[in-house]
Amino acid sequence: MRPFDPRLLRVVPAARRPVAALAAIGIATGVTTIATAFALAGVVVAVVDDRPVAAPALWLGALFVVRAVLAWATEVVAAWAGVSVSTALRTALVRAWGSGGARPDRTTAVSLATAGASAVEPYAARYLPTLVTAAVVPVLAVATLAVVDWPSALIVVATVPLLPLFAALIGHATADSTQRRWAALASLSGHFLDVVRGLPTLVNYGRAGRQVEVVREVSERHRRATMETLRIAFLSSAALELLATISVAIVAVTVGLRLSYGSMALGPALVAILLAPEAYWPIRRVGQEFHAAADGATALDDIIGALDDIIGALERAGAPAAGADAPFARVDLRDVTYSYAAGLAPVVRDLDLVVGSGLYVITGTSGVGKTTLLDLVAGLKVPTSGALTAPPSHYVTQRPFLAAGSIRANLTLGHDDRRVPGSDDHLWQALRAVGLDGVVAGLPEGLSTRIGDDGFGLSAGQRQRLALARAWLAPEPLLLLDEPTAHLDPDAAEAVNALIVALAHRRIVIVVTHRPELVAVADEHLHLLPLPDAGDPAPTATHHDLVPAATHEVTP
Ligand SMILES: Nc1ncnc2c1ncn2[C@@H]1O[C@H](COP(=O)(O)OP(=O)(O)OP(=O)(O)O)[C@@H](O)[C@H]1O
Repeated sequence: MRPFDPRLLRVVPAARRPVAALAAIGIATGVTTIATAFALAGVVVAVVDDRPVAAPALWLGALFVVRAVLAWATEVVAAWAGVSVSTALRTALVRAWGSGGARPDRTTAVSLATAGASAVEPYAARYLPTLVTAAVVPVLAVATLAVVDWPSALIVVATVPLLPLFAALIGHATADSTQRRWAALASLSGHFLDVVRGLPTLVNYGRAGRQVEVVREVSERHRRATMETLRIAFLSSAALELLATISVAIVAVTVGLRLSYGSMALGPALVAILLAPEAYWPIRRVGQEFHAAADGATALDDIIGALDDIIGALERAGAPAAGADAPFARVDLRDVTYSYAAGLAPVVRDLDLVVGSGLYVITGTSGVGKTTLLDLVAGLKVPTSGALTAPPSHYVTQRPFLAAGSIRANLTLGHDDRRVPGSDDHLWQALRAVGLDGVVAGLPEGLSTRIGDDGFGLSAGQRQRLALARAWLAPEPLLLLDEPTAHLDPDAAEAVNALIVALAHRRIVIVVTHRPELVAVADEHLHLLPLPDAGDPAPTATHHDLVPAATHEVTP
């Protein structure tokens, strides 16, 4: 764990402005702190010498006000930094994963994009400001001390490096325990996600109780790792506190002795005593905040590592970096092979495919690899070998994702407001296109009616149609639909088929279906055949006389 990772500013440009603002406020705080020491010493000296105190007191008051304003600004900017850095990281991760880069396994992806990105918030909001203050205030304090009273400056220079040295040693010891804690949290969140998703099935089979034990066991591991980190954190704060107190005491004693021997004036003596702690406390606070932000630092390291790999790979491949619009207007697969894991037989092997426009229908027996092929085109899976290019796509899976929230929010989910007109008229038009307008109009709050997680409150067919309405609204040039009419009655299926044909006039639509009606109107039809087992001869695609000319039969 490094105190500050400069890759943050490179990979997340949104972090630059808040970090620069924090640095500016840190410098202003340092200058004000030193001026306050002089003003306070001026007031005391004026009182002792029986001179008018109004002027130095006025300065002191003004400086306190400036310090209060700076403290307020630090809080505001720090909160802004926290939110913008974690939001930017989350967005960058999702964009990078969506633009075809290597993706970690699901558990790691979930913990990086949720708890990981959130853990970076205290790192940016609390730790970074103290780090900036620690880089500025001690330097200014020592430089001023060197002018006002060089022996005190010498003591501070000799003792201050002990603080970062001790902090680094303790940080090194904490690194392992923080890693353990982070790993426990990642496995807890991954397991929790799986349990929540599978809860209906677990309850049906009477296995839900067992999961309580497993969650308790993983939570216990996380608790033990947290306590271990906290123990080190408390001990190390106490050690740094003691060291700083002893160092300040040495300065105070030497200043006191010289004052009593009359070899030093009261003014510089007071300034030296007031400034000496300023050289230590910012570094002490870095130590304290570092423990609070250690999770964030570890998560940041993982997130930046993941982003760095993806952005590097995309740049090497000459593909556009995350967020940029892809230049290719067709789907192009060359020699694509995909296996779910090393050692497993490929589900797709040496597949060549070009889809340039219109409606492209994929059929094949269950388990032949149709969904896997759509996942590959969507960029959700990365080919084990071969080359694949595809424009940005909107993918309606067999179980479309619906979030807890209003129908309106679900229709515009993930859409950039600038690209998708969000007016209600447009949304009603989409609902009408999928035949869901009557159902939504009959709901108590229309478009504002809230549905539960996973579309709770809607039937399977209504969920499917809501997802299709979202696809109708989506601006992406490629639409991927996996069994879009699976849960629909014949009338609704007919309406959706007509909609799919209409959609294919203005973008590329690839549909996996079993419905012959859709196959009949397809511009192209790909029928996937099962891959031969090792040793069996490959099926020869000699069924052309049995199927229409536009149909291709291939082994995936
Ligand atoms: N996560 C996975 N790990 C290992 N094998 C998998 C995984 N997911 C799917 N498979 C296997 O890959 C093959 C293709 O699955 P896929 O879901 O692509 O088939 P499909 O043609 O879409 O089937 P269906 O029509 O039933 O939806 C199947 O044999 C399946 O068992």
